[in-house]
Amino acid sequence: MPDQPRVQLRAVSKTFASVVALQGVDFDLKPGQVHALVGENGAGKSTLMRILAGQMSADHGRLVFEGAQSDLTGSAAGFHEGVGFVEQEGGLIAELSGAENLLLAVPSGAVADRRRAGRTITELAERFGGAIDPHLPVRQLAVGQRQRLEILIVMARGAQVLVLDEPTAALGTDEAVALGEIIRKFAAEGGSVVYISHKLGEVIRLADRITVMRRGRVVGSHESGTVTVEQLATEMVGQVVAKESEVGQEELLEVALGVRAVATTGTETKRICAVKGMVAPAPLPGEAALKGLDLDVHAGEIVGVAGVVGSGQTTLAEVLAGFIRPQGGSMVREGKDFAAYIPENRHRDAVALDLSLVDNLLLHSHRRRTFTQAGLWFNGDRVREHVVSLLDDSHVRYGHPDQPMRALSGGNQQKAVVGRELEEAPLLVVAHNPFRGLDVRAISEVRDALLQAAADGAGVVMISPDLDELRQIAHRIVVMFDGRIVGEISPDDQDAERLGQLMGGVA
Ligand SMILES: Nc1ncnc2c1ncn2[C@@H]1O[C@H](COP(=O)(O)OP(=O)(O)OP(=O)(O)O)[C@@H](O)[C@H]1O
Repeated sequence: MPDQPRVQLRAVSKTFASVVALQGVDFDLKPGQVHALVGENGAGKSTLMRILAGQMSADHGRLVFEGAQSDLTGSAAGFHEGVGFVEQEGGLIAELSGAENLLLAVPSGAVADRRRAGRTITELAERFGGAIDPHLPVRQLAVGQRQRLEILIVMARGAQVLVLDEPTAALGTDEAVALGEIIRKFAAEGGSVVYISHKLGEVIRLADRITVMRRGRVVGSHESGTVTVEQLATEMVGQVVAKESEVGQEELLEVALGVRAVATTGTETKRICAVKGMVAPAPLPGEAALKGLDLDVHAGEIVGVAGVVGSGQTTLAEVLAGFIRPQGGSMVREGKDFAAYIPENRHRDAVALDLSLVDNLLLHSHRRRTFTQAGLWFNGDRVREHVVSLLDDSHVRYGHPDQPMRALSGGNQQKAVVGRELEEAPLLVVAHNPFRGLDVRAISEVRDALLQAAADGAGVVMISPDLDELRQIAHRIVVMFDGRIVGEISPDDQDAERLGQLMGGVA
């Protein structure tokens, strides 16, 4: 690996109103290097990369890219062609095909027409692994394919630096492995990769170098192989101050290491939700419809739902949450209709990015009598008090309750959603990939909140593509395939062959 860095970010600082996002950050990236960037939610990782990609200017700082110096402040910042930033929520236009998205991404004339753009994508897919139809609308592609396509488009543009923000958060194990191979091949050909992730084990396996950020500063940087998950986790969170978090250092390390939570099986056995022969249409292309699904959820238990992404998990979540009207079968529920719903796609289904934190957190509880005066208008003070205590209890890092949701880091948005959904102590909790984008501390807090909901008598359905996450807190794990539950395993069951068979539809 050549020793001269391709990218040198120097003394980068950025403040948003009252929030200091970056303070004098230095960051180097070499050709052929996979450089992981880890840190707590709100540590400043995405902001640093947005500045590198030229999407945002800095207050101070400069960049040396392939030997060329530029100032990162003021209007000097502009779209940086050498950098491709693949963000968590996906940056492709869903209605257009891959080929059309590529035509939009390159300077006009660089790729002549759709046919050639399609050929470029196909060739790159063959070279880096995994077939993709470049002429299908992006919305018809599975989540893993969409992400791979976005990476290939970055490569087709000729970018030397690929930045990936939480790339495996919504991927199953096989897709995550395939993505790792693409990344390593890109690096082997001289490309540079910045890999943002909260999955510390994954980071250690994949990266050459790991840089740790905390509260806007770099607090450590290590060659991979010289550092353990425990060291990274400790560096990320610093010394845990009791007042700051109810979660202790030991628990944080357990979460980082994937140790199973002490989840005593609920003592109550009352069935609170019985789904029988459920038939329901899929809400998205590439997702399976429900084709006669049976599922019982009992008070006091966390049921994990495993399966290859697209096997109908999103359809199931939306049926349980009451978003999709079933076409057949039955669902009998205890208690009120309301289910707490932590959806997989936060930006589409859980928050309104341009509305304030107050508005976002008031959803569901806006009809509460205590919030109105004379039953007519909102009591602003009381609403604000409620929202502030909800944000604080959920350990959300924010500047002001009137800030738009957009101003929160991804993980802090997720914490706010979880806090809002669990606040009313509903009997049924549907949590789809609830740890998506969360750091160890937040995972441990959300994990405790879900365990507490179950201990308080709720039935929790937790869907995740990450089996290790399910093993940590589920009392039992059911496996979905093509719109049905095809089997059940115990969280302690390590029989990979049987699990593979179930996930492939062999009951
Ligand atoms: N547009 C914005 N307006 C106001 N504040 C912002 C904006 N973007 C980021 N911030 C703040 O800057 C800080 C750093 O955010 P950033 O998104 O860089 O964190 P992160 O390390 O990527 O976190 P996560 O792991 O949750 O994605 C956060 O406190 C966030 O609230």
